[in-house]
Amino acid sequence: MHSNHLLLEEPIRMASILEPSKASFFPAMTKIVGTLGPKSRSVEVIASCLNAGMSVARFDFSWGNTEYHQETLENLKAAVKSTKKLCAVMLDTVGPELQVANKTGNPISLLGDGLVVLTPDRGQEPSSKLLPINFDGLSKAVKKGDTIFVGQYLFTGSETTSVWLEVSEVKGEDVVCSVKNSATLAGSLFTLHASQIHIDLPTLSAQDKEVISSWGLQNKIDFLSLSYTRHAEDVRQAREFLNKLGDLSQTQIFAKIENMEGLTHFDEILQEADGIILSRGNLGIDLPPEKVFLFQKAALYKCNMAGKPAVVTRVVDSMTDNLRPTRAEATDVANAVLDGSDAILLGAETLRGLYPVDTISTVGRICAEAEKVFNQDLYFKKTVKYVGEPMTHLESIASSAVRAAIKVKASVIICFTSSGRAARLIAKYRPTMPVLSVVVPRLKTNQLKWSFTGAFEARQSLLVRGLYPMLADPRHPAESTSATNESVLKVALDHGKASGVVKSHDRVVVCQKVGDASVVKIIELED
Ligand SMILES: Nc1ncnc2c1ncn2[C@@H]1O[C@H](COP(=O)(O)OP(=O)(O)O)[C@@H](O)[C@H]1O
Ligand SMILES: C=C(OP(=O)(O)O)C(=O)O
Ligand SMILES: [K+]
Ligand SMILES: [Mg+2]
Repeated sequence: MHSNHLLLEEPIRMASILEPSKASFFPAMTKIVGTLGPKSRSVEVIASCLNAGMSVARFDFSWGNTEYHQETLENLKAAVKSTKKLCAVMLDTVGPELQVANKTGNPISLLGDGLVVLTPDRGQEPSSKLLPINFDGLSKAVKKGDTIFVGQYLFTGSETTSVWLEVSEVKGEDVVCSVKNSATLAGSLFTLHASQIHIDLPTLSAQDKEVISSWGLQNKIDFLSLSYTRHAEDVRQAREFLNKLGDLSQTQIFAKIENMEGLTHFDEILQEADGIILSRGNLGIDLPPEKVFLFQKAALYKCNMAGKPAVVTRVVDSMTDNLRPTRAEATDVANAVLDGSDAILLGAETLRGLYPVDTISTVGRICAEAEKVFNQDLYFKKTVKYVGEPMTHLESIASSAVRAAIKVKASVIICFTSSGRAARLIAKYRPTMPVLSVVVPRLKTNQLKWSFTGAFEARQSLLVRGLYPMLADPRHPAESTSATNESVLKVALDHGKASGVVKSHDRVVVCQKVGDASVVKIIELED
């Protein structure tokens, strides 16, 4: 990666763009979250997804019951075992999502310039004249002239499989809308998005709570993707709920910003959340199109400076049905990386798309190319300046480790970590080489039983750009003595060699505690 001399913000010789890229062991440092569904739930396909670079599996509870998702998860476990690739699990909530259930699955055609009624009467059959929704308060929330989009997972409100409605009249509980574009709604579930309207439903619905305390708890989910996060309070309440479930107190909460309310309260939400999902699908129809890029750049900058992982969604919609992305999509993926994204989330593309595996590998290849030209030096200076002085000891150690690794052209940074904090701080400085985060388990007790921490921390780094976790043997206690540190380091180096990231004579930067002191060491490997 670092032998490549092309750098953005510096002149690039055009012909050098055509030089083939050197193959690197890692598909990309940017992580890929894949939503598992009908087209990606067999052991074989999931194994191929893992080999192609997916490191987090997302289970979207907007549809499908716990049995369905459990079956998928069991297949994921089998695929992890057979591929020996780690994968974290993300539960995505329904939240205050407005839905139309179309049980028969018969397509519903709406004609441009016609009228359609949205009714809270769930007893009615959906038709081209009437769409029953799961919310009683829509007639009170909207007024004449408001915009509502209805469609499937992938909708943009403008293509022929989703519609754009304008409220023409509120009649009692019903909302009469004029249809702006002709479209055929297909599938068993449609999503509604009332643009820039507050929906008075809780962010964690009763159904979400039920799913989290059964499926989530049983599977000790690594991430909760909190759909339609609108206030910091939403995150605090979700945290309180997870804490009450004991085993989920370590689950990280990723706030999904998908409407104006979430955008307006972004700063407070970022403070409370462990990470952010830039849900460009919904947000992209709430925002005027000309404003989407600015939200992305501003939000990613804030996440980067806070050292919290950020995930960008909806990048290669067209790959749901096609083997190649459009030029605009391909450029967009690279720009998400250059703007600072930690991960790319694939939704419909892997869930119900025809090419889940190809989508992952294509996105991975684009990310890897963008990472190579990412101007780390500029980014590093910007981050150091933002953090200011005095830095905390840990942050100063972390940034120094990155600086040293670049100066000596180290092939990898090895970071010992217990809470995962040190490894995340190193990743914050966006090193150009992978960071092997060696999570050393700690013994803990809840006064009933003893257990080791570390598994959550290791899997959660699968969503951070550049971090590759390795869980050390719990027989090496976290209370580090030089002897145990040395033996863990040897295991880490062997791991690095086996996976091809480190070779003989490479330089490696190590970040660890020796006694009470935090140290950054540079070591040169022998044969
Ligand atoms: N088990 C360990 N052995 C050696 N060094 C460690 C260990 N755990 C953490 N460190 C080092 O201690 C510092 C703090 O790391 P951090 O991940 O925040 O862990 P902690 O939970 O112990 O605060 C970092 O420099 C890290 O590399
Ligand atoms: C990922 C998104 O949301 P979901 O897929 O949960 O509707 C989005 O809106 O971009
Ligand atoms: K969802
Ligand atoms: Mg969404």
